[in-house]
Amino acid sequence: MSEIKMEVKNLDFYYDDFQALKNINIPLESNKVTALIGPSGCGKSTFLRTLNRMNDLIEGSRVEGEVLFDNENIYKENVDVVELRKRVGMVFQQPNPFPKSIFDNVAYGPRIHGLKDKDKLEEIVIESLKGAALYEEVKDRLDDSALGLSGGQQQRLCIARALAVKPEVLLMDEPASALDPVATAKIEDLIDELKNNYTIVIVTHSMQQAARVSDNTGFFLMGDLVEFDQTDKIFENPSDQRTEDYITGRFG
Ligand SMILES: Nc1ncnc2c1ncn2[C@@H]1O[C@H](COP(=O)(O)OP(=O)(O)OP(=O)(O)O)[C@@H](O)[C@H]1O
Repeated sequence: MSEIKMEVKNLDFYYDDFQALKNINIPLESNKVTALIGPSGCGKSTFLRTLNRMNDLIEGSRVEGEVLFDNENIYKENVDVVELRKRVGMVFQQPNPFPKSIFDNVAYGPRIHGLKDKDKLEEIVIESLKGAALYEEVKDRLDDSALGLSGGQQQRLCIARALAVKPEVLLMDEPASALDPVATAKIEDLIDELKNNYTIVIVTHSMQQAARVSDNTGFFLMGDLVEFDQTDKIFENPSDQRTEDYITGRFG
C-alpha cells in the first residue's frame, strides 16, 4: 500500500437515533481512487460527507470515531472546518454551476479566500480549467454564462471550481450519473488524470464505473462496510458472499 492520506477509524454516524454508519474502518491511499459502492441507502453519501464534515450542517447528526487526515483527527476540537473543506473538496451528482460567468465560477473559491490579484486569479482559473480538461472548449468564452455549457461541461467546470482552491483530496458523489455516456467517459478519463495530483474518493452506482476508475473499493450494506480491498480483488474474487451477490446483480 502506498502512503495513506486519510484514515477512517471506528467511525459511527447517527441521524438522531438512526445509526447510518457502523464502525467503519477505511484507509484512503494517496494518489489513488477509492470507490464506494452498495445499494441505495447503505450510507455511501453519508460516509463521503464525513470526510470533510459536510454532515456537520445536518441538525441532530452525530459522529463517533476518528478521521485522520495527514495523521490529524478532523473531528478534534478547534479544527478549522473552512480550511478543512478547502483541502478536501467536493463535487456533487448534479452539476451545480453558479449563475455567473465561466471565469467567475472558477475564481469564486480563491476570491472567497481573499485573493484579489487579477493576474494571479487568471492564472489559477486557466490552470484549473486545464486541470479539469475543459480549457480548450471554453478558452474563447470565459466571460459567457456557465449555464450555457452542456451538462458534461458544467460538471467539468464544477471540478475546475473545486481544483481552484488547491485541494489535496477530491470527494465525488456520483459525478457522472446525470451525464450521457460520452460525457461520462470524459469524466472517467479526467479522474484517471486527476489521481496523479489528488487523492480521490468516488461514490458510484455503476459497478462498471467503479471497476474502470478505481484502485480500491469499499462495499457498503445497511451502514456496514462489508468489504474493502483492491478493486480487482473485489470484482474478481470477493471474500464475502454478500459482496459477490451484489456485484453479480443478485440484489440492489
Ligand atoms: N439528512 C438525513 N436525515 C436522516 N436520515 C438520513 C439523512 N440522510 C440520509 N439519511 C438516511 O441514512 C441512510 C444512508 O443514506 P445515504 O444517503 O448515505 O445512502 P446512499 O448509500 O448514499 O444512498 P443513495 O445511493 O440512494 O444515494 C439512509 O437510510 C437514509 O435514509
